[in-house]
Amino acid sequence: MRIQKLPHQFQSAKVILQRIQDAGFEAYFVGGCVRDTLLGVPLHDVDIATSAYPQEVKQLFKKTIDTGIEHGTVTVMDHGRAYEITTFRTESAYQDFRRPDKVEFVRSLAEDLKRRDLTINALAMDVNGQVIDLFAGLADLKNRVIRAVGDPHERFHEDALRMMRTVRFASKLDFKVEDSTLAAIAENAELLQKIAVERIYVEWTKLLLGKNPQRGLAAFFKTGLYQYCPLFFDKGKVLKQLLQFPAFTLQTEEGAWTLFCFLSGLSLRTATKLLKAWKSSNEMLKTVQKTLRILQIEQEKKLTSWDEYQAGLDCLLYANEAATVMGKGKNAAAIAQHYERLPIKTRHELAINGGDLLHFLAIKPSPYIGQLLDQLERAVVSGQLPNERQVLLQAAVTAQQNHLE
Ligand SMILES: Nc1ccn([C@@H]2O[C@H](COP(=O)(O)OP(=O)(O)OP(=O)(O)O)[C@@H](O)[C@H]2O)c(=O)n1
Ligand SMILES: [Mg+2]
Repeated sequence: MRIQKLPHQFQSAKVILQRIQDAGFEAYFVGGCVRDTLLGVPLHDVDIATSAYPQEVKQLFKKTIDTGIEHGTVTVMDHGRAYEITTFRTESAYQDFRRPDKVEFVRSLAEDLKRRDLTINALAMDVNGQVIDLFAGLADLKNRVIRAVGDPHERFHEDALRMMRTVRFASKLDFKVEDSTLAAIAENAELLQKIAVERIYVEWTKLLLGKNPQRGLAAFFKTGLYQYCPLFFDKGKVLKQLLQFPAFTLQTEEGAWTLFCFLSGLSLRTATKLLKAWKSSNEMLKTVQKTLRILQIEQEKKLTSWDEYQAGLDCLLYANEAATVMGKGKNAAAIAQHYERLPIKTRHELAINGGDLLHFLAIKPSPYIGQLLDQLERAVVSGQLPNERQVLLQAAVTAQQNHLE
């Protein structure tokens, strides 16, 4: 099969391929970029594989960077663009089911492709758009099937993360996982424990944000793979619940995590524990805490202006994203409109600050000033007082008098 019209990302890269070929080596586009071109979805990066060894690649171009030279990857800089070029390789020494430290460079494309994870990722394309399909990846793309290349056990032993990648692609593309590939995940699931949490995290979030998360989640659940993710051993019930909802999609990692924590019935404290076990960023952690709090409050009562103010618009929208999956979503524009009506959005917008209070009340700094400011902030947000300097200072005087009595 020949692809007639290549996306623009390939145009400049073709020059690079040609240069390698002119020097007597083979060079192809490989992996995700070929898959995504065939699927007609936007590409993020264009990977090149070659029979030239890293040192040989370096000799062909003026400006190169040794990105991962021990793994065969050299970055070529050309007209301000970066191209990752990786020598054909087989991963000879496997350590502990992780990506091997050592790779063996080979001159044959076939050797390289047969060590790739999935048939849809083992396609190569030459400079003319001709697709090289040694493992029936084209048929699998057409039939919407995720299948390991060759023996799935071998592929998952080479790198156990591939099991997560398999379920992630099922979700991302809305493809079915082929039976023997699925069975091999069930059999090898515990190998996932060998994989760094950070790498699992990437696949897990991509799974949740895919086109049909329930497809990926079903495989993740059925194979028992979930049990080997951090603190997920008891999350089968949550996964089942997610599978019972009508079809859904999620747009943000924040919304996805909050949904998961909420369905798990986690408190802010236990949600924190979970996200920390997953090595989530502090920023993500804080956002999920705020968003989870909103969902919890909404279970009991209508949100007050103060609740909305404390959460901020982003978290309100993340909470709505999670609520939508659970069939309790509202109109996002209406949420934003309601939020816009708040008299102030942050403490900075309050017509007075701590310094004003100290000055006007002629008192020494103390925690009392902070409390007073909190009170005034709350009164303004909830509409009890207008956000006007004179009014707030007067209210501060009255509050201080009451405080002293
Ligand atoms: N554990 C892995 C990771 C990657 N690959 C191979 O390396 C290519 C590039 O990997 P990567 O960029 O991580 O994934 P993509 O398939 O390109 O997917 P994405 O769209 O997420 O980048 C894959 O297509 C696949 O051929 C693999 O065989 N085993
Ligand atoms: Mg990629």
